[in-house]
Amino acid sequence: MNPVMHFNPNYDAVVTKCCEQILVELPRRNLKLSRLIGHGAFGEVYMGVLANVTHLTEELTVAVKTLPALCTEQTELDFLMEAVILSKFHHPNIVHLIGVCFDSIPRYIVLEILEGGDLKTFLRESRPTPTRCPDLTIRDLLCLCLDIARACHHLEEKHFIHRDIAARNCLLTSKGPSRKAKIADFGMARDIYRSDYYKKTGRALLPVKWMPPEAFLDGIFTAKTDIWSYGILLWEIFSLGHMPYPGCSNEEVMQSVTVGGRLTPPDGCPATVYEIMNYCWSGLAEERPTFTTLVSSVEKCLEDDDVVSRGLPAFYQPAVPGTQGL
Ligand SMILES: C[C@@H](Oc1cc(-c2cccc(S(C)(=O)=O)c2)cnc1N)c1cc(F)ccc1N1NC=CN1
Repeated sequence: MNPVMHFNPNYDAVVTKCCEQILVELPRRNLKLSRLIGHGAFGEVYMGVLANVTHLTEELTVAVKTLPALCTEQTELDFLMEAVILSKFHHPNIVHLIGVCFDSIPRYIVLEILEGGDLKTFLRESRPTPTRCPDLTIRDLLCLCLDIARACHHLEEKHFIHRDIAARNCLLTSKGPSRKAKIADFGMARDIYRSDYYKKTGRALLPVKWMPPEAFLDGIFTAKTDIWSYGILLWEIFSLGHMPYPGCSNEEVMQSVTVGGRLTPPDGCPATVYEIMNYCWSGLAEERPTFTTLVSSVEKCLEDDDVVSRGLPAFYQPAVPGTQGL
Protein backbone atom coordinates (compact mmCIF):
# COMPACT_ATOMS: atom_id res chain seq x y z
CA MET A 1 0.00 0.00 0.00
CA ASN A 2 1.24 3.47 -0.78
CA PRO A 3 2.50 4.76 2.61
CA VAL A 4 1.30 8.23 1.73
CA MET A 5 -2.26 6.90 1.94
CA HIS A 6 -1.76 6.59 5.69
CA PHE A 7 -1.56 10.34 6.01
CA ASN A 8 -4.41 12.02 7.78
CA PRO A 9 -4.09 15.47 6.16
CA ASN A 10 -5.93 17.06 9.09
CA TYR A 11 -3.52 15.58 11.61
CA ASP A 12 -0.51 16.70 9.63
CA ALA A 13 -1.94 20.15 9.06
CA VAL A 14 -2.47 20.46 12.81
CA VAL A 15 1.04 19.24 13.57
CA THR A 16 2.48 21.68 11.07
CA LYS A 17 0.37 24.53 12.42
CA CYS A 18 1.30 23.91 16.06
CA CYS A 19 4.97 23.52 15.13
CA GLU A 20 4.96 26.91 13.47
CA GLN A 21 4.08 28.34 16.87
CA ILE A 22 6.97 26.53 18.57
CA LEU A 23 9.76 27.09 16.08
CA VAL A 24 11.63 30.32 15.40
CA GLU A 25 11.42 31.05 11.65
CA LEU A 26 14.67 32.76 10.54
CA PRO A 27 14.72 35.11 7.52
CA ARG A 28 16.36 33.06 4.79
CA ARG A 29 18.05 36.16 3.35
CA ASN A 30 20.11 36.40 6.57
CA LEU A 31 21.59 32.92 6.12
CA LYS A 32 24.57 32.20 3.90
CA LEU A 33 25.80 28.60 3.57
CA SER A 34 29.56 28.16 3.31
CA ARG A 35 31.30 24.81 3.32
CA LEU A 36 29.84 21.32 3.43
CA ILE A 37 30.42 19.68 6.83
CA GLY A 38 29.07 16.27 5.92
CA HIS A 39 25.98 14.19 5.26
CA GLY A 40 23.35 13.72 7.95
CA ALA A 41 20.44 11.29 7.92
CA PHE A 42 18.35 13.56 5.69
CA GLY A 43 20.66 15.55 3.54
CA GLU A 44 23.77 17.65 3.58
CA VAL A 45 24.95 19.62 6.59
CA TYR A 46 26.73 22.91 5.99
CA MET A 47 28.62 25.44 7.99
CA GLY A 48 26.95 28.81 7.50
CA VAL A 49 26.78 32.41 8.69
CA LEU A 50 23.61 33.95 10.13
CA ALA A 51 23.45 37.76 9.96
CA ASN A 52 21.56 40.22 12.18
CA VAL A 53 21.02 37.63 14.89
CA THR A 54 20.52 40.15 17.67
CA HIS A 55 21.58 43.73 18.25
CA LEU A 56 24.51 42.26 20.23
CA THR A 57 26.03 39.95 17.64
CA GLU A 58 26.37 41.00 14.02
CA GLU A 59 27.07 37.54 12.60
CA LEU A 60 26.93 34.01 13.99
CA THR A 61 28.60 30.92 12.55
CA VAL A 62 26.05 28.09 12.48
CA ALA A 63 25.50 24.52 11.33
CA VAL A 64 22.68 24.07 8.83
CA LYS A 65 20.86 20.77 8.27
CA THR A 66 19.24 20.78 4.86
CA LEU A 67 16.25 18.81 3.62
CA PRO A 68 16.54 17.74 -0.03
CA ALA A 69 13.96 19.46 -2.21
CA LEU A 70 12.92 16.08 -3.55
CA CYS A 71 11.55 14.22 -0.55
CA THR A 72 8.38 12.55 0.68
CA GLU A 73 5.86 14.14 3.00
CA GLN A 74 7.00 11.62 5.65
CA THR A 75 10.55 12.94 5.41
CA GLU A 76 9.23 16.50 5.61
CA LEU A 77 7.39 15.63 8.82
CA ASP A 78 10.45 13.82 10.20
CA PHE A 79 12.51 16.96 9.58
CA LEU A 80 9.85 19.10 11.27
CA MET A 81 9.64 16.70 14.23
CA GLU A 82 13.41 16.78 14.70
CA ALA A 83 13.29 20.57 14.99
CA VAL A 84 10.37 20.37 17.45
CA ILE A 85 12.26 17.87 19.63
CA LEU A 86 15.43 20.00 19.59
CA SER A 87 13.37 23.09 20.51
CA LYS A 88 12.21 21.39 23.71
CA PHE A 89 15.64 21.23 25.34
CA HIS A 90 17.65 24.09 26.78
CA HIS A 91 20.79 22.72 28.43
CA PRO A 92 24.53 23.52 28.18
CA ASN A 93 25.24 19.94 27.08
CA ILE A 94 22.50 19.66 24.45
CA VAL A 95 22.92 21.31 21.04
CA HIS A 96 20.99 24.59 20.77
CA LEU A 97 18.39 25.00 18.01
CA ILE A 98 18.73 28.58 16.73
CA GLY A 99 15.78 28.38 14.36
CA VAL A 100 14.43 27.05 11.09
CA CYS A 101 13.82 28.18 7.53
CA PHE A 102 10.66 26.26 6.74
CA ASP A 103 8.90 28.96 4.73
CA SER A 104 10.14 27.57 1.40
CA ILE A 105 12.30 24.92 -0.21
CA PRO A 106 15.02 23.92 0.64
CA ARG A 107 14.07 23.72 4.29
CA TYR A 108 16.79 24.34 6.88
CA ILE A 109 17.34 23.53 10.54
CA VAL A 110 19.85 26.03 11.97
CA LEU A 111 21.90 24.79 14.91
CA GLU A 112 24.74 26.13 17.03
CA ILE A 113 28.00 25.05 15.43
CA LEU A 114 30.24 22.80 17.53
CA GLU A 115 33.61 23.30 15.93
CA GLY A 116 35.26 20.35 17.66
CA GLY A 117 33.25 18.00 15.46
CA ASP A 118 31.87 14.63 16.55
CA LEU A 119 33.15 12.86 19.65
CA LYS A 120 33.99 9.54 17.97
CA THR A 121 36.27 11.18 15.39
CA PHE A 122 37.92 13.28 18.11
CA LEU A 123 38.67 10.21 20.25
CA ARG A 124 40.15 8.31 17.32
CA GLU A 125 42.30 11.31 16.34
CA SER A 126 43.52 11.56 19.96
CA ARG A 127 44.99 8.07 20.06
CA PRO A 128 48.70 7.87 20.79
CA THR A 129 50.92 6.71 17.96
CA PRO A 130 54.45 5.27 18.04
CA THR A 131 55.67 8.84 17.61
CA ARG A 132 53.06 10.77 19.60
CA CYS A 133 52.03 10.52 23.25
CA PRO A 134 48.32 10.43 24.12
CA ASP A 135 46.74 13.85 23.82
CA LEU A 136 44.19 13.11 26.47
CA THR A 137 44.39 12.38 30.19
CA ILE A 138 41.99 10.35 32.34
CA ARG A 139 40.64 13.67 33.63
CA ASP A 140 39.89 14.83 30.07
CA LEU A 141 37.96 11.62 29.37
CA LEU A 142 36.02 11.85 32.63
CA CYS A 143 35.03 15.46 31.85
CA LEU A 144 33.53 14.26 28.57
CA CYS A 145 31.67 11.49 30.44
CA LEU A 146 30.34 14.04 32.93
CA ASP A 147 29.15 16.43 30.20
CA ILE A 148 27.04 13.72 28.57
CA ALA A 149 25.81 12.36 31.91
CA ARG A 150 24.49 15.86 32.68
CA ALA A 151 22.77 16.06 29.29
CA CYS A 152 21.19 12.63 29.83
CA HIS A 153 20.13 13.64 33.35
CA HIS A 154 18.26 16.58 31.80
CA LEU A 155 16.49 14.23 29.37
CA GLU A 156 15.71 11.83 32.25
CA GLU A 157 14.16 14.70 34.24
CA LYS A 158 11.95 15.46 31.21
CA HIS A 159 11.03 11.76 30.88
CA PHE A 160 12.50 11.75 27.36
CA ILE A 161 14.09 8.55 26.06
CA HIS A 162 16.82 9.30 23.54
CA ARG A 163 17.32 5.68 22.33
CA ASP A 164 20.66 6.33 20.64
CA ILE A 165 23.17 7.65 23.18
CA ALA A 166 26.50 7.04 21.41
CA ALA A 167 29.74 8.92 20.66
CA ARG A 168 28.66 9.44 17.03
CA ASN A 169 25.72 11.55 18.26
CA CYS A 170 27.81 13.79 20.49
CA LEU A 171 29.74 16.88 19.40
CA LEU A 172 32.50 19.00 20.94
CA THR A 173 32.65 22.76 21.24
CA SER A 174 36.35 22.56 20.45
CA LYS A 175 39.23 20.07 20.30
CA GLY A 176 41.20 21.98 22.92
CA PRO A 177 41.30 21.51 26.72
CA SER A 178 38.27 23.82 27.24
CA ARG A 179 36.14 21.42 25.12
CA LYS A 180 32.57 20.69 26.15
CA ALA A 181 30.61 17.69 24.89
CA LYS A 182 26.96 17.95 23.85
CA ILE A 183 24.30 15.56 22.62
CA ALA A 184 23.50 16.84 19.13
CA ASP A 185 21.45 14.24 17.28
CA PHE A 186 17.94 13.02 18.20
CA GLY A 187 17.21 11.10 15.01
CA MET A 188 16.37 7.76 16.62
CA ALA A 189 13.92 9.23 19.13
CA ARG A 190 12.34 11.25 16.32
CA ASP A 191 11.78 8.18 14.14
CA ILE A 192 10.20 6.16 16.96
CA TYR A 193 8.15 9.20 18.06
CA ARG A 194 6.80 9.42 14.53
CA SER A 195 6.32 5.65 14.74
CA ASP A 196 8.37 5.21 11.60
CA TYR A 197 9.27 1.82 12.94
CA TYR A 198 9.79 0.59 9.41
CA LYS A 199 12.85 2.85 9.31
CA LYS A 200 14.40 1.49 12.45
CA THR A 201 13.01 -1.90 13.29
CA GLY A 202 15.04 -3.57 10.58
CA ARG A 203 17.67 -4.94 12.97
CA ALA A 204 20.38 -3.90 10.55
CA LEU A 205 19.43 -0.27 11.28
CA LEU A 206 19.12 -0.57 15.05
CA PRO A 207 22.15 0.36 17.16
CA VAL A 208 22.16 -3.15 18.65
CA LYS A 209 25.64 -2.79 20.19
CA TRP A 210 24.35 0.14 22.28
CA MET A 211 21.07 -1.56 23.31
CA PRO A 212 20.15 -3.59 26.41
CA PRO A 213 18.67 -7.12 26.08
CA GLU A 214 15.05 -6.06 26.74
CA ALA A 215 15.31 -3.58 23.88
CA PHE A 216 16.75 -5.81 21.16
CA LEU A 217 14.82 -8.90 22.30
CA ASP A 218 11.40 -7.39 23.09
CA GLY A 219 11.47 -3.81 21.79
CA ILE A 220 11.08 -2.50 25.35
CA PHE A 221 12.48 1.05 25.67
CA THR A 222 12.48 2.85 29.02
CA ALA A 223 14.65 5.41 30.80
CA LYS A 224 16.89 2.42 31.63
CA THR A 225 17.61 1.93 27.92
CA ASP A 226 19.63 5.15 27.81
CA ILE A 227 21.49 4.09 30.97
CA TRP A 228 22.79 0.95 29.23
CA SER A 229 23.78 2.99 26.14
CA TYR A 230 25.56 5.48 28.36
CA GLY A 231 27.66 2.60 29.74
CA ILE A 232 28.62 1.72 26.16
CA LEU A 233 29.47 5.39 25.56
CA LEU A 234 31.79 5.30 28.61
CA TRP A 235 33.50 2.31 26.99
CA GLU A 236 33.76 4.19 23.66
CA ILE A 237 35.37 7.15 25.44
CA PHE A 238 37.89 5.09 27.44
CA SER A 239 38.77 2.96 24.40
CA LEU A 240 39.38 6.20 22.47
CA GLY A 241 36.68 5.59 19.92
CA HIS A 242 36.81 1.86 19.26
CA MET A 243 33.77 0.05 17.93
CA PRO A 244 32.21 -1.90 20.81
CA TYR A 245 32.46 -5.73 20.54
CA PRO A 246 35.06 -5.40 17.79
CA GLY A 247 34.75 -7.86 14.94
CA CYS A 248 31.40 -9.18 16.23
CA SER A 249 28.14 -9.11 14.29
CA ASN A 250 24.95 -7.76 15.83
CA GLU A 251 23.67 -11.36 16.05
CA GLU A 252 26.78 -12.50 17.95
CA VAL A 253 26.51 -9.55 20.33
CA MET A 254 22.81 -10.23 21.02
CA GLN A 255 23.54 -13.90 21.72
CA SER A 256 26.44 -13.11 24.04
CA VAL A 257 24.89 -10.18 25.92
CA THR A 258 21.69 -12.16 26.48
CA VAL A 259 23.65 -14.81 28.43
CA GLY A 260 25.73 -12.27 30.37
CA GLY A 261 28.60 -11.47 27.99
CA ARG A 262 29.95 -7.97 28.52
CA LEU A 263 32.70 -5.72 27.15
CA THR A 264 36.05 -5.99 28.96
CA PRO A 265 37.72 -2.83 30.28
CA PRO A 266 39.60 -0.75 27.70
CA ASP A 267 43.39 -0.52 28.17
CA GLY A 268 44.17 1.87 31.03
CA CYS A 269 40.57 2.20 32.16
CA PRO A 270 40.42 2.81 35.95
CA ALA A 271 38.64 0.04 37.90
CA THR A 272 36.13 2.55 39.35
CA VAL A 273 35.11 3.63 35.82
CA TYR A 274 34.71 0.02 34.69
CA GLU A 275 32.51 -0.57 37.76
CA ILE A 276 30.21 2.24 36.57
CA MET A 277 30.04 0.66 33.10
CA ASN A 278 29.05 -2.71 34.55
CA TYR A 279 26.46 -1.06 36.80
CA CYS A 280 24.90 0.42 33.61
CA TRP A 281 24.96 -3.06 32.03
CA SER A 282 22.93 -4.80 34.75
CA GLY A 283 20.86 -7.48 32.99
CA LEU A 284 17.77 -6.37 34.91
CA ALA A 285 16.76 -2.85 33.86
CA GLU A 286 15.55 -1.92 37.33
CA GLU A 287 18.99 -2.70 38.78
CA ARG A 288 20.67 -0.07 36.59
CA PRO A 289 21.47 3.35 38.09
CA THR A 290 19.71 6.62 37.33
CA PHE A 291 21.51 9.50 35.65
CA THR A 292 21.31 11.34 38.97
CA THR A 293 23.48 8.56 40.43
CA LEU A 294 25.74 8.47 37.36
CA VAL A 295 26.43 12.22 37.49
CA SER A 296 27.59 11.96 41.10
CA SER A 297 29.57 8.75 40.42
CA VAL A 298 31.52 10.41 37.59
CA GLU A 299 32.03 13.54 39.73
CA LYS A 300 33.47 11.33 42.48
CA CYS A 301 35.90 9.75 39.99
CA LEU A 302 37.01 13.24 38.99
CA GLU A 303 37.70 14.10 42.63
CA ASP A 304 39.71 10.90 43.20
CA ASP A 305 43.38 11.68 42.51
CA ASP A 306 44.23 7.95 42.35
CA VAL A 307 41.90 7.77 39.34
CA VAL A 308 42.59 10.98 37.46
CA SER A 309 46.35 11.00 37.99
CA ARG A 310 46.77 7.75 36.04
CA GLY A 311 48.08 8.13 32.51
CA LEU A 312 46.61 6.51 29.46
CA PRO A 313 48.64 3.74 27.81
CA ALA A 314 51.59 5.31 26.02
CA PHE A 315 50.96 3.43 22.84
CA TYR A 316 47.67 1.86 22.03
CA GLN A 317 47.98 -1.69 20.77
CA PRO A 318 46.15 -2.02 17.45
CA ALA A 319 44.53 -5.16 18.84
CA VAL A 320 41.40 -3.77 20.43
CA PRO A 321 40.56 -4.85 24.04
CA GLY A 322 38.88 -8.28 23.98
CA THR A 323 35.38 -9.02 25.13
CA GLN A 324 34.19 -11.41 27.83
CA GLY A 325 32.32 -14.50 26.77
CA LEU A 326 32.52 -13.87 23.04
C1 LIG B 1 23.90 17.83 12.27
C2 LIG B 1 25.35 17.94 12.64
O1 LIG B 1 25.49 19.09 13.47
C3 LIG B 1 26.75 19.65 13.65
C4 LIG B 1 27.90 19.13 13.09
C5 LIG B 1 29.12 19.76 13.36
C6 LIG B 1 30.38 19.23 12.78
C7 LIG B 1 30.53 17.85 12.60
C8 LIG B 1 31.72 17.36 12.05
C9 LIG B 1 32.76 18.23 11.73
C10 LIG B 1 32.58 19.59 11.94
S1 LIG B 1 33.86 20.66 11.60
C11 LIG B 1 35.01 20.42 12.84
O2 LIG B 1 34.45 20.28 10.35
O3 LIG B 1 33.39 22.00 11.67
C12 LIG B 1 31.41 20.10 12.47
C13 LIG B 1 29.16 20.91 14.16
N1 LIG B 1 28.02 21.39 14.70
C14 LIG B 1 26.84 20.80 14.47
N2 LIG B 1 25.72 21.30 15.04
C15 LIG B 1 25.80 16.68 13.36
C16 LIG B 1 25.35 16.48 14.67
C17 LIG B 1 25.76 15.32 15.33
F1 LIG B 1 25.31 15.06 16.56
C18 LIG B 1 26.60 14.38 14.74
C19 LIG B 1 27.05 14.60 13.45
C20 LIG B 1 26.63 15.73 12.76
N3 LIG B 1 27.09 15.87 11.45
N4 LIG B 1 26.31 16.01 10.37
C21 LIG B 1 27.14 16.02 9.29
C22 LIG B 1 28.43 15.85 9.73
N5 LIG B 1 28.40 15.74 11.08
